[in-house]
Parts: sequence; structure tokens; C-alpha cells
Amino acid sequence: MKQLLVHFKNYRLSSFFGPFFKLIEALLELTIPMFVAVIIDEAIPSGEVSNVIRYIAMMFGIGLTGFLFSITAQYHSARAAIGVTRSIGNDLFKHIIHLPKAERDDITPASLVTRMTSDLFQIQSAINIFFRLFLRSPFIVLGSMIMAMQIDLRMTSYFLVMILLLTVVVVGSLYITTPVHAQIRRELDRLVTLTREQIQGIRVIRAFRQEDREKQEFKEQNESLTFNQIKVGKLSNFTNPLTYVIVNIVLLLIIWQGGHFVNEGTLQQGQLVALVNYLLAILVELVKIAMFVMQINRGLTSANRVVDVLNRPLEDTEFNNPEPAQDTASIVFEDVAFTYPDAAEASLEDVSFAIQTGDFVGITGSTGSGKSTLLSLLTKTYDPTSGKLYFDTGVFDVTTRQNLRNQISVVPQSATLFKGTIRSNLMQGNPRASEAELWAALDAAQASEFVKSKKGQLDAEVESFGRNFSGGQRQRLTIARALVKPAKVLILDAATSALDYVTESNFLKTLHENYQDMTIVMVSERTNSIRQADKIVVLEQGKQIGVGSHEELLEQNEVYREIHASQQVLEVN
Ligand SMILES: Nc1ncnc2c1ncn2[C@@H]1O[C@H](COP(=O)(O)OP(=O)(O)OP(=O)(O)O)[C@@H](O)[C@H]1O
Repeated sequence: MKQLLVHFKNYRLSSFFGPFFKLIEALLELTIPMFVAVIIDEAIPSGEVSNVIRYIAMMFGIGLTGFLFSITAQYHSARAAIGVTRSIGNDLFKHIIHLPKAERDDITPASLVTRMTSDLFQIQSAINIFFRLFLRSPFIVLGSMIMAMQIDLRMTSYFLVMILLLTVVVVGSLYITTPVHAQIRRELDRLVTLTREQIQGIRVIRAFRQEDREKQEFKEQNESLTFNQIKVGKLSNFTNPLTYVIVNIVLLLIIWQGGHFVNEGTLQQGQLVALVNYLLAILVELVKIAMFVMQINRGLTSANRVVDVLNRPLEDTEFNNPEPAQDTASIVFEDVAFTYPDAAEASLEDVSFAIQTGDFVGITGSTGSGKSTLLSLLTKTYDPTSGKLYFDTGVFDVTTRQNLRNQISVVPQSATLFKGTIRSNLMQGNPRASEAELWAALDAAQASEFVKSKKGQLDAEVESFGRNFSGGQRQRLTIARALVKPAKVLILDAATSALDYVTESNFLKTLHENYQDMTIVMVSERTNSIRQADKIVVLEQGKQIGVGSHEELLEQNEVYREIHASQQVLEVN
């Protein structure tokens, strides 16, 4: 929790003034019942109207001053709460960006979103209420108690019993609701994951007529969340009437007992009214304390979820670059194997091949054979579980993982564009790229034509996820973005799957002619897409079962021959 407390550093003044001004407001508020008592017991019986008006004016003045202190306190509390939460949010986002992929997958993207949004909101509300009430409410409760004792010590026991009973109610309700709050956060995570999946996959859901099944699943998940929220709501609803019943019983006792004392002449009417006022003030503050504790509780649950992310180790900047037995190429895989964290089986085994600078390397194999996993090792998203993956230090700067990645450009399997313009998306590859470089990349990616047809051309708007572009257009823009980056290696992960054969072969031809120094590693299930490669690596169920040129593999590798033959039949048909 220490990680969160440091964020209060820049809001020290507001963190002090918020509760402090609330305390002054409370102090002023405590005097009001005393004025009421004096008006009833002294000013009214004296018959002097001016006296009554004077006391009322003083009460009004105190009320107004209290109000001014209160809004200043609200301002400081809100300022500190918003500022601290914003600062935590920035830190959290920075941390998430640098988390290793395995940690991000473990928390799940949806849970990261709820932690960045709803959990931060809970923390903000908790800080706000904390500053406003943590001094004020106990002070009013204690102060009212002391003032009441000053009026009549005989009433103390009633007040004490009431405070004790109410404390039992509040603590009891907290004891029951705390685990439910944690459960609600988890249910919310699940609902967000499901909703995200369903909205993103809405076209597939419709195409496969899965609407009813998905609706049912959403309903069940939503009902489960609602059930727990209602459970907490019911408990809270039960707490409030219980609190009022206790207070009203004590109120009756005080009026009953106080009435006797007034008849005896040992207590004045105004004093009895003041006692009732203090009792009600205690009630109001205890209800606030109950809300306060519940919100703090929710805030702490959320804070723990944020701390859980912040405690996760960041990706190691350093990495091991073990020399292979024969150092002859710019990138060498030597007996590489990889198993995903928590996976039972290895996703890659016995992978050994070398890449020369300027090579065009194809990676092929059926789905799930380990192609993307191999690329994840190449980009240092993961390190091999065993074996060696070597980057030639004469070619690559391997001082840090980030430096190495700066020299590698990736076109991922799913084309991701960001809200902005075509230009802003392309310049993610290189913020200093010139207009000519952007167009050259678009030319190579076979994207110039459709970009020219868009209103604004390079400044044409890109909506979130690039949803205002077709799949093939998105893919070409992500290829162009990768080409804008001045990288030594270009990785294409099934990046041409949405392109037709003519566009794909034009792209590969331009790549070959204009980017000769660039090493290209291209994953494709289509053998025709990689037949020009200097080297093709064939994977089958995580194992490397062949390496060679298209011709060599056709001659020597039965699996490759079969894959190729089956695709020729499909293409002819
Ligand atoms: N994050 C992960 N955690 C555990 N196992 C994984 C993970 N990602 C992939 N795998 C498993 O590793 C194996 C290889 O997956 P990979 O994505 O590398 O295959 P691929 O050849 O790229 O498939 P495709 O052509 O369908 O994209 C698969 O069995 C897959 O289930």
C-alpha cells in the first residue's frame, strides 16, 4: 500500500486543509444546540425579542461560517482525491505498459481495464470521503457526547449504550459485506471480459446464429453480479432501519427520562431540546461513519487490486544473449524450446536455424504449430525455456530488450490501428518520418491508392481500432507503419492473409527491390506466399520438421510437399 501513499506527496496541503476545515465546521456545528437551549431557557422567558433575534443572528452567522469552511474543505478534499487518483492512474498505466506479456495475460486485459477505471473511481471516492469525514464524524460524535454530558451527566449512559449498539451494527454489517465486495469486483471483471468478447465478436456471433446462447451467457453473468450487488444492498438497507430503530428507542428514553427531570426541576426544557439535538447529531454522524467505512472498505478492495498490478515485476530490460556453438549468422536459434507459463506442454521444441542479414525467411506450418510463438521469442516477448537464441552483437544493439526491439518492426496477426489519422498511425513507426518516407512505405504496402482516395489523404481520420477501414486496408496500413520504422528486421505474422494474391505478390516484389538490407521473417500458411524465401522453416505441433528453400523442401520434406500440393488444388478450384 506504500506505493499508493507516496502519491499524496504533491497534495499535502489539500490533504491537511480538507479534514482541518471540516473539523472547524464540526466545532461550529456543535455550538448550535447550545444556542437553542439558551434561546428557549433564557432569551424567550426574558421577553426581550431583541435578545432572541441576537441569538438567532449569531446562530445564522455560525451556520454561514460553517458553510464557508465546509465548501473550502470539499474543494480541498476533491482536489486531493482527484489529483492522487490521477497520479496513481498514470503510474498504473505506465506499469501495465511495461508488464511482461505473461503477467498481462495472467491478470487478463478486461481486469486491467476495470482496475484502470472502476477501481480507480472507487479509490477516488474513498479518498474524498476519508478527508471529509475521518476527523469530522468522530469529533461530532465525541463532541456531542461531551456537550450532552455537560448539560446533564445522568444522560451519559443512554448515549453510551446507543453508540455501542450502533457500533456493533456497523461492524457486523462490514464483517458480512467485505467478502461480498471482493466477489463483486471479480464478477465485474468477468462481465467486462464477456461483454468485450461479445461486442468484438458480434459479427461472428450473428454469422453463426449464436445470439441466444450469448444472450443467455450474458444474462447469467449479469444476474450473478446483480445477485451479489443486491446482497450488499440488502445488508446496507437492513443496517439503516436498524440504526434508526436504536436511535429512536434511545430518543424515547431520553425524552421520557428528560421529561421527569424537567418536572422535577433538575433539567430545563431548552436543555432537553439541546440533548435531543446532540443525540440526532450523533445519529447523523454514525450513519455517515457507516457509509464512510463501507466506502473505505470498497476503496481498500480496489486499492489492493491496483497494488496487485503494481507489485508485479516489470519486464527485465536485460536479457541473456548466449553465444551459439557456431557464430555464423545475425540471428541463431539453437535447440530452442519454449513452454508458456503454466502450460502443461511445450509449444516449441528442437528449433535450430540461422538467419543472415538481408535474408527472407518463411515460417510455415498448420494452425497451432508454434509460428507466432517463434516470433514472440524473436521479439523477446518471451525468452526460450531452453536452448539458445542469439543476436549477433556486431549487427544488433543488444544492451537492453527495448533497444533490440527498436531494431525490429512487427506486423501482428491482427491489424491494430489507433484513433487518429493515417499519418499519426504511420508515424508511430518513426515520429520523424518525412512525407516522402510515409508515401514510400504506403507504396510498398500497396496502400497508396486507397489512401489517395480518402478525404484528407494522410490526414484522413482513423476511428478506434481502424473500424472505418476494411480488413485488407487495415492490414496494408499496419504493414506501411512497420515499414516506416527504420528497422533491421521486419516480422510479418500472417500479415498478408487479407490480401489477394496479386496485391501480396506486388508487395513482396517491392519489398525485395526496395528493402534489400532488411531481414524479413514472414509467417504464412500459404506456401506460395513464401516460395521466394531464402529459407523456409516448417513447424509441426511445435517441432521443427524441415528447413530449406521451397524447392529443397518440395524435394525432401513430405509434410511441406503435401501442404503445398493441397493448396495448389484449392487455388485451382
Ligand atoms: N499464451 C499462451 N499460453 C499458453 N499456450 C499458448 C499461448 N499462446 C499459444 N499457446 C499454445 O501454443 C501453441 C502454438 O501456438 P501459436 O499461436 O504459436 O501457433 P500458430 O502456429 O501461430 O497458430 P496460428 O497459425 O493458428 O496462429 C498452441 O498449442 C497454443 O495453444
